[in-house]
Amino acid sequence: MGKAKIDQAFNDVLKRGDKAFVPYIMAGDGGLDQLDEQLAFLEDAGATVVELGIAFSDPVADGPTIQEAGLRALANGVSLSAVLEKLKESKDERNLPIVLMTYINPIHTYGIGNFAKACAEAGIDGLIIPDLPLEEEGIIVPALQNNEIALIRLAALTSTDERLAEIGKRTEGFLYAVTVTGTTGVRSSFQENLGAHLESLREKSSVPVLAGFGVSNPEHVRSLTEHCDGVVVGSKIVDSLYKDDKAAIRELIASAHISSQK
Ligand SMILES: O=P(O)(O)OC[C@@H](O)[C@@H](O)c1c[nH]c2ccccc12
Repeated sequence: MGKAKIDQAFNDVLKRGDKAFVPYIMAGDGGLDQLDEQLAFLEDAGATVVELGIAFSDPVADGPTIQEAGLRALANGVSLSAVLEKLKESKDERNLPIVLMTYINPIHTYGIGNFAKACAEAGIDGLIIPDLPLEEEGIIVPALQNNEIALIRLAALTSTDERLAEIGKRTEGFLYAVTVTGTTGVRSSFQENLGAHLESLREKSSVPVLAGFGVSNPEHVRSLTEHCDGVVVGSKIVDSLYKDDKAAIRELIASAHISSQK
C-alpha cells in the first residue's frame, strides 16, 4: 500500500526495460459511476500509475482541456469527499496505484489530518499538490508520512539548480519534471535542451524521473523517454476518453513499452 506500492510499480516496469506511463484523468468526467471502469481500462492498457485529478474552481496550473474536464466534473456534482468515498468502495478490487492531484485549498477545507487518513482508507498511494511550495509543505508532510502516502514534487524548468537538488532529494514515488513553462495542454514540440535538463534531474533524484506537460503522441513519448524514466500524459488522455477513443489511449500507452519493440 501507499508509497511502497508506487515504488514497486515503477520497479517492475523499469526492470523489464520498459518506460513508465502515467495517464491523468479528471475524476467524475463522465460521471463518478464511470470511475472504476475508467481505472480498470487504464490498468488493462498498461498504465503504471494513474494520476487522478480533483476538479477545483481555481485550477491555476491547468490548461483549457483539463479546465473543461473540471467544469464537466463539477457539473456532475463531483467533490473531493465524493471521490474519496467512491475510491474507498472499490479499493480492494484495484491493483493500479493511484496518485491524487488536488490543489491545497480543498485539502485545507477537508482538514489536513482527516484528509491524509481518508486518502489511506481510500487506497490512495500518492499526492500531487501543484500549488504547495517546498517552503510550505511542512503543514502536510507529517500527516502523509504517518499514512505512508508519497508526496510527488514538481520540478519547474525555471527552478535554480540548488532548488532542483532539494526537490530531487525530497520527492517520493517519482519526480515530476515539468517540460514547459506555463499550463498543462497539448503542444507540438519542446525546447531544445530539454533532454539535458531531464538527465541532470535524473542525477539529482533518488526515484524515477517522469516528464509531463504537453506530451501527446508516441513520438513525444519515445524522444522524451530517451532521457528519463517515463511520461505523464493529461490533456491528450482526457480528450481521448471524452471522445471515447480508447484505441488512441492504448496506442499511446503502448509506445512506452519499448522492451517488446526492440
Ligand atoms: O495535460 P498535459 O499537458 O498532458 O499535462 C499533464 C497534466 O495535465 C497533469 O499531470 C495535471 C493536470 N493538472 C495538473 C496541475 C499541475 C500539475 C500537473 C497537472
